[in-house]
Amino acid sequence: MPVTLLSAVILGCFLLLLLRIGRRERGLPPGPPTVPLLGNLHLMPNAAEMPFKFMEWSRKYGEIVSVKIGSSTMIILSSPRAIKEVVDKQGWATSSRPANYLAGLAAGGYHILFARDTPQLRKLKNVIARFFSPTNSLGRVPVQAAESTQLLHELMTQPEDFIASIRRYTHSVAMITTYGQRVPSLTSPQMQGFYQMLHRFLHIQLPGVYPPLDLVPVLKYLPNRWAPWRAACRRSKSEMAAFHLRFASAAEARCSAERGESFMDSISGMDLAPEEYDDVFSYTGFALVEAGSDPNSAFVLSLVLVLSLYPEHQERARREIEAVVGTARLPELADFGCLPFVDALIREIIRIRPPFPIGVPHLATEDIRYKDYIVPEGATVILNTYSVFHSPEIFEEPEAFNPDRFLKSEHGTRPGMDADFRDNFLFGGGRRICPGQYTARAMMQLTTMRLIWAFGFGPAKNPKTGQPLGLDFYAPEFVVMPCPFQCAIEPRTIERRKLVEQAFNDSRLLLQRYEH
Ligand code: HEM
Repeated sequence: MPVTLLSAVILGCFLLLLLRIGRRERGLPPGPPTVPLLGNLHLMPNAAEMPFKFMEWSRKYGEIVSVKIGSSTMIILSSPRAIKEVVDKQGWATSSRPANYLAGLAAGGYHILFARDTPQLRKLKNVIARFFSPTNSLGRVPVQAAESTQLLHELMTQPEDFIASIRRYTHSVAMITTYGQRVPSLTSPQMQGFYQMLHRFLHIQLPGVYPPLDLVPVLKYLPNRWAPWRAACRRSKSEMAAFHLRFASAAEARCSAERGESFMDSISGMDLAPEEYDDVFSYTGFALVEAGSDPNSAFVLSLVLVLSLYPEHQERARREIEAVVGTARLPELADFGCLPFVDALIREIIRIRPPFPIGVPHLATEDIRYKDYIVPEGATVILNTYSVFHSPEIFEEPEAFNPDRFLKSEHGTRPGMDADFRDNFLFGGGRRICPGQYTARAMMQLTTMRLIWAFGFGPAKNPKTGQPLGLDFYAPEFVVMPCPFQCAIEPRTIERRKLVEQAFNDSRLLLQRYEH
């Protein structure tokens, strides 16, 4: 009898403990009601809905929200102040990434975007920060400018392929920066292969594609036939290694006089153990090409969509550019400082459709206090950029596309709402903030000026239905960008056509240096 009683007590305690899983602990910020075991897991949306769900929660529960996923905690930060206090000011405690079993399987923990904070990562980040410093980024503008002349030339000669041209352009700049080797043509099999490989790798990372292996670790041990992620990760891993091997050995083979410019040349100065070289080199090279290709393409495609949807903004930007640049030469980066409306246009595109609407998750490695709440050690921290950019408290009519807001105040916010604002939320925060932000900005500015100066963009259409589009024609991928669309692109004048032709010819010498 006492044995039965003891068993009942033990079972009761066990059940009580079990029922506590998923419950919101004391001190956590508010959030949606939880249920035992799951917490809020059953409320978690798919990747496409995530920014909207997180925005809904932030409106309901406030600038800092906690979400329980089983026993783990996610903290969603949705105000400039919360991001500043929790992530920017506590950089040492938010500089890691949450466990990501699939990224580990596909990239051995060496993919910088997903890698945890380790001494080796810090070393690598130092090299990257130096390589992409504002001064060094400016030094790469001539290559960006030369590549942009090919983009203009392609849009002139085969405008129907504008999406592929934009992708070639951003990818080629990223390839030169990383490996010193360019992508000369739209039909290059390397380009097709790269984007397919990238899509496969990033797709693995999308929430909901595979079961939550970090939350339910026992799933990791399922046999292969029930674990399709294993083959997908293996494939990505070997593809990335082969990609790197191909371009790194090409870079190696080049004569030493040419070396010293690309990232792969500068990384070799790192003090790494020989066995680490291969992995660090492979995944960093791939990650940099990926980071330089996809988000930049996302911006340029959004630009084309916006120009085609808002002819009045297109016209105003054109007039402003012509007033400064004239019609006898292409715009240069130095012109940008005199173009406040073009600057406002870029900022509004980024605000309304950021390529990373909920950033890339950080990990809290210590308890952090914010107001009356605790962000507990081990919590995943989300920089909810989309919610910040679409907050009616911060922006007047946030759903309206209105570049003028950035002409009225520095950050386009309502009066008094910009105290904690910074103009690079788009690039994340804290110690993981995007190191490519200066390179990316130069690309955005130069490309926007040149495209508007050279071309008129007609109405955008859905390629399947022929229907006109709106600003909601976006794909829910890891990097958010417009779905493929059609758009009429016409050179503005014969003179500009000739100038583009000439600029492309003049750039060839520089571009050929990167063709091997
Ligand atoms: C429009 C263009 C771009 C956007 C919107 C963008 C955005 C971001 C964001 C949101 C992050 C995560 C930051 C965080 O964890 O808080 C990130 C990380 C990163 N970005 Fe960018 N990026 C862009 C272009 C680039 C370029 C051109 C490069 C370099 C070639 C680059 C290299 C990286 C790297 C290496 C990381 C990982 C940093 C780390 O985890 O420590 N990005 N980027």
